[in-house]
Formats: sequence, C-alpha cells, structure tokens
Amino acid sequence: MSKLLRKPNNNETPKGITIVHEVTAENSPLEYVGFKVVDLPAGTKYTESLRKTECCIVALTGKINVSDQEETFKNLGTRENVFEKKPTDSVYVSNDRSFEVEAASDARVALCYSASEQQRPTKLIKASDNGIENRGILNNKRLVHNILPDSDPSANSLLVVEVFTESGNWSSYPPHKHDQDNLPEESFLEETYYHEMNPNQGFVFQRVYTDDRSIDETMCVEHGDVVIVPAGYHPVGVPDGYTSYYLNVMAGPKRIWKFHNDPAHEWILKRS
Ligand SMILES: O=C[C@H](O)[C@@H](O)[C@H](O)CC(=O)O
Repeated sequence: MSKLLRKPNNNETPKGITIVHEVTAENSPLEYVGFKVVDLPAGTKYTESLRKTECCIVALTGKINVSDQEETFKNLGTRENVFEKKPTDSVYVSNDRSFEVEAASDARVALCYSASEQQRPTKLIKASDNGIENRGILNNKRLVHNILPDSDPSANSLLVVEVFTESGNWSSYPPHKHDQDNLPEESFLEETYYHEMNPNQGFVFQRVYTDDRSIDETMCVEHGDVVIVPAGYHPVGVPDGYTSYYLNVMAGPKRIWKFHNDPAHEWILKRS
C-alpha cells in the first residue's frame, strides 16, 4: 500500500473517544501540516493544549461545543452527514492556547494543524462564513466550501477547504501542484486529504506525482482514508454512481495558495 495512503487507525482512548486518524511530523513526511479525525460519543470531551501550532476545529458531523478556556461556542455543526452538502461550523484556535471539544451529540471532528508563532484571536468560522464555489466545467465540476482560505487573515499558516465531487467527475483537476516556494509563480503548501464516499462502499482514484516522477503513486482511496501530499500533482477521479467528499488541510512557508497546472493537461481548461 502506498506510504501516502492512510487507513483509519481507530485508536480508542479510555474516555471512549476514538482517534480515527493522526498525521504528525513524526509519523509522516510532512513538516507544516498536521491532521486528526476524532470521533466523540455524545457527552464526551476532548481537550488539547497547543504549543507552536494553530488549529482549525471542523465540525464534520454532529453537534459540538468548543471552548478555548476564555470563550465557549455552543451548538456548532450543521449536518449529520457530510453529504448533506451544507457548509459547517469551525473554530480557529491559535498557538499557545488550549481548547476543549464537547460532543453535544455523537460527533466526528477534524483537527487541522499548522505551524504558528504569533498568537491570534480565537475565531468562530460560521457555516455562513464559508465561501462557496462551483468550480470546473464538463466532467471536472465540483462544489467547494472555503472554510479558511488565504483571503481570510485569521490564521498564520493554515488553509482549510472541503470539496464535493459528483459521479463521473474529476477534481483537483486538471492536475495541479503547489510544491515550490517560488512566488509569484507558485507557493509551497503541503496538503492532506480526508476522504469520504457516498455510498460508503465507494472509492476514488487519486494520483500523486511529481514532474520528475520521483513520486508517482496512484491509489484506490476508500471511505475514511487520508492521503498525504508532500509534493506533486494530486488529481482525484470519481467513479460513476458515487459522490466524493474530501477535506483539505494545507500549509507551508507562506500562506498563499498559488498552484501550477501540469502543462500536459492544462488544455483541459480551454474547452467550453
Ligand atoms: O490545492 C487544493 C486542493 O487540491 C483542492 O482543494 C482542490 O483545489 C479542489 C479542486 O479545485 O478541485
């Protein structure tokens, strides 16, 4: 199995909380991005103290209350299933702060991390704050919810976005990359994909490849899997009959999303 593909670990804690995924600098090739998926049964609490990292807490499904020990945001979350395709609520918590996530119902939460030195205010990112985009044409149409885009100055290095791709369509397509710290041409952002499928027995194909093919992995990605993108192009193809969801976390030396399309496939954009 590709080293870029992570199956759910489902590590249960004594409190009954399940750490579904945990991607760190220690267990991955990533230096800037960290990622967790946590399942919280109703009534349980997950707490964490951040050091020099910032975190965007995304209420993937269910209802949660989030506190940073100074403010409490109650009744967050808008959906029981991501495929309701409603934007959801998130909370940005900066470095050197602690937070608590309390499950008001059974909940699945994504914790999106990146390096941060300059502490910023905690911020509720309401579902209605998400920038909505219908991106692409023909068979590369997708729905994008910009949760924490580079146009939002709330964070130091973190970018968070979720994408829905319908049956028979491609996304992150034409293939693009952002693995060079070479602005204004391109920015360097590592990336993680957290995937869900509807129906959940489905799969997508995701390829991660570099120009020199030093990385060239084509993966069959299933419901609940994570794909790690340290570098390279990273297109996703969705088989007929299924809908794909993924949550992206990106971070790098500069908080700008400036990607470079694979020249071999950029002609795709010229069709009407
Ligand atoms: O670089 C960003 C990620 O690849 C996705 O968020 C991608 O941009 C989604 C898309 O445009 O299909």
